[in-house]
Amino acid sequence: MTSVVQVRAVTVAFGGLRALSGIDLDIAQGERLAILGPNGAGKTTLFNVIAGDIAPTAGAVVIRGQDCTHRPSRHRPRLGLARTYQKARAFAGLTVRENIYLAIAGRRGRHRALWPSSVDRRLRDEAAEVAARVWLSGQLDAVAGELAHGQRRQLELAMAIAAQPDVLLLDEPASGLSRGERERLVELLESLDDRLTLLLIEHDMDIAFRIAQRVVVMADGVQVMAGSPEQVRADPHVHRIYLGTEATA
Ligand SMILES: Nc1ncnc2c1ncn2[C@@H]1O[C@H](COP(=O)(O)OP(=O)(O)OP(=O)(O)O)[C@@H](O)[C@H]1O
Repeated sequence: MTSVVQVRAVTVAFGGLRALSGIDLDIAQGERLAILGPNGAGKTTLFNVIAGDIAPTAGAVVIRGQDCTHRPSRHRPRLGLARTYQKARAFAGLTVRENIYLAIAGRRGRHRALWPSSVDRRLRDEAAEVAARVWLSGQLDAVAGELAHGQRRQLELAMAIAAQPDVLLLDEPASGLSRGERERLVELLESLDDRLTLLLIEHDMDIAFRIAQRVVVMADGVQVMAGSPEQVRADPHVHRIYLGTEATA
């Protein structure tokens, strides 16, 4: 098995607080991995370390065989990695179309100039195609800052997809979405290329269990268990620390 992402004994301390303590994780190409855990478990911190948004206090992150532990996030697109954040980060003053253009232009860290002349037919078609995949065809000329919450999350996803990553990290993509939007999100995630490696933090267990092949459960900065969705669903320890009554619902 070739690991696309290797996390080795990663520890992150914020002052006296250990957000992560010696996390090890191997993620295979094309794997769909969900990370579950209660608030404060360290899930986003783990994403931040993998995405280069923070450097770990100890340990290493290797992406496609390259040690990226102390490489900042701007190097990640070159390695084919894209992520979304819990709070959407699209440019509020730009339209949906323009935000998608920027994501396309920044693909693999190659920041092409975005002068009007460079916005050719191909780019326009591609932006429209990406918008259609996240059901934003009707909002291409809407200003991002004026989109409804669910649509802003869809735009965030569109921008990540437009980057054509090999490894995609999604931080709670379903948060704040309506039931219908959640269904569409699952459809979208299921439609992604098999070769894409997907890491998902998700509080909606139904979505996590439907999308993931493997689930890692974290609590207090450590991995509590890992297994198939069925194994995790059936684990009494996981019920106690996280799933609570929801598991039996
Ligand atoms: N920049 C920071 N400075 C100080 N403490 C932080 C920082 N980022 C996270 N923490 C703390 O680290 C711990 C883990 O936080 P993290 O956001 O990774 O958890 P999480 O599992 O993603 O939680 P949630 O589900 O609420 O998003 C928490 O106690 C949090 O308060």
